[in-house]
Amino acid sequence: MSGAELAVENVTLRFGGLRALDAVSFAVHPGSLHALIGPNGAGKSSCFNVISGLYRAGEGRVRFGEHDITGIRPNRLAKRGIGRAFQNAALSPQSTVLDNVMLGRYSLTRGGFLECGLQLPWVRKQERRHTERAAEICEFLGLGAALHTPAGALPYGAVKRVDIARALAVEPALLLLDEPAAGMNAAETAELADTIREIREELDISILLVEHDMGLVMGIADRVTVLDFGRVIADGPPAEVQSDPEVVRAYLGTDSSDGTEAG
Ligand SMILES: Nc1ncnc2c1ncn2[C@@H]1O[C@H](COP(=O)(O)OP(=O)(O)OP(=O)(O)O)[C@@H](O)[C@H]1O
Repeated sequence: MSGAELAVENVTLRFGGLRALDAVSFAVHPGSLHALIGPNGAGKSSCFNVISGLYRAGEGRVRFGEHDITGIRPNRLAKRGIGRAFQNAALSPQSTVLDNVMLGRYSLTRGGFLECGLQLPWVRKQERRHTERAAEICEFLGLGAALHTPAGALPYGAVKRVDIARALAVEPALLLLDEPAAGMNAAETAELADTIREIREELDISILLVEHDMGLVMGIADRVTVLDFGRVIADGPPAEVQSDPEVVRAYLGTDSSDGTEAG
């Protein structure tokens, strides 16, 4: 699965008379960290939802490697090698960090109701293997000391990391992150940037980061696509995009005064 390109091709999405996405095209190259940014209401979440199958595009296609994943059922994403973490992490607050991350591994388990109910030896062995791998992923994301802590007792920054750990637990070739820094303070955002950088360096996967914090993105992305009013207004390396007059205008036109952050 590694080495697959994600291609968004001419995607249009309408809500009544509003074009939330207007012929949007861009590609996430294998192994790259690609950011999709834009001011509030630009269409970032709509695009994330089209890619992850929550919204059905009126026109256009989404391709991952050789597979057409347009309108894929969200529960099939893991099977295609795509993991996603949400803007509002939907963790089970009473369950431990490890159990929450284990949820991500169920898509990889074999065995039906009967085999699991009978606790056959191979089922127990498989379960042990998955638990070890889930713990390893938690460790990698700095959650090693919190494995048995209920997710609801964690600080906000750690909750986000559990959600990312759960997305990584499907062993994806592509990780989709929807505004992971939303609601974070500056210290948590800096820590998150380090985490994303480490994922990119240590794991051989592509990352699509949907984000409106331009500061976070510019420091870590290989390539940036900028949306404004549902249209792609720039696409290129961070330094190039940052000084693009249309991008500056789009960001300054919102409530940001220094051009480093919208929203
Ligand atoms: N379910 C919906 N029904 C109707 N309009 C919607 C819906 N979701 C989004 N929109 C509209 O589509 C446009 C794009 O919204 P979207 O949430 O994709 O932008 P965004 O870039 O993610 O914004 P933000 O940074 O504020 O999250 C906006 O005008 C928004 O009001």
